[in-house]
Amino acid sequence: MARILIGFASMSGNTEEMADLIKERLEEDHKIHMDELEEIEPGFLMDFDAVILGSYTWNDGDLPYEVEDFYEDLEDIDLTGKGIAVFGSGDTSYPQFCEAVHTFEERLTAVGGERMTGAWKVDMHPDNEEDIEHLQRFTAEIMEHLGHLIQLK
Ligand SMILES: Cc1cc2nc3c(=O)[nH]c(=O)nc-3n(C[C@H](O)[C@H](O)[C@H](O)COP(=O)(O)O)c2cc1C
Repeated sequence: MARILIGFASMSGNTEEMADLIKERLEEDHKIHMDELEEIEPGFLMDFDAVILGSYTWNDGDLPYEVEDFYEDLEDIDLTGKGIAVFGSGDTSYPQFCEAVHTFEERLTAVGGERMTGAWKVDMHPDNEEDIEHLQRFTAEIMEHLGHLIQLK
């Protein structure tokens, strides 16, 4: 059993719904702590085997302003040996679709986190078959990665 942190930023509930779906799939086998990113101190990430962060995108590809401090402070932590994965909701009518998700992924890998799977991005709300198939792949690859991580311990 791995300890997993799921942190998210969600204004109108779409990214939170994605976080709930991820939690549902992982909590049978793993110990999950889930909270909003603005409630989390980046140093807290060090207490987990894996970190899964989600965010919506704002203002032409920007991070939501309420997670800017969290993002800045992430630079000072070391995630070496920990698995990371990212997800988020956006809107395909914007040129920078789900850019905040990539911004987080870059920062998490820059501080040593190991990518467990590709980003799960959704146009608005996770409601079609393709979204759910992607969720299945996302969580299956995370579980496979965590299996290896635990064997290495
Ligand atoms: C002012 C504004 C700017 C936005 N900018 C972007 C953007 O640059 N890229 C994108 O993919 N989505 C953008 N969106 C869409 C939101 O990310 C989208 O509505 C998302 O589903 C919100 O997620 P939430 O329900 O978790 O808050 C923008 C929305 C608003 C209202």
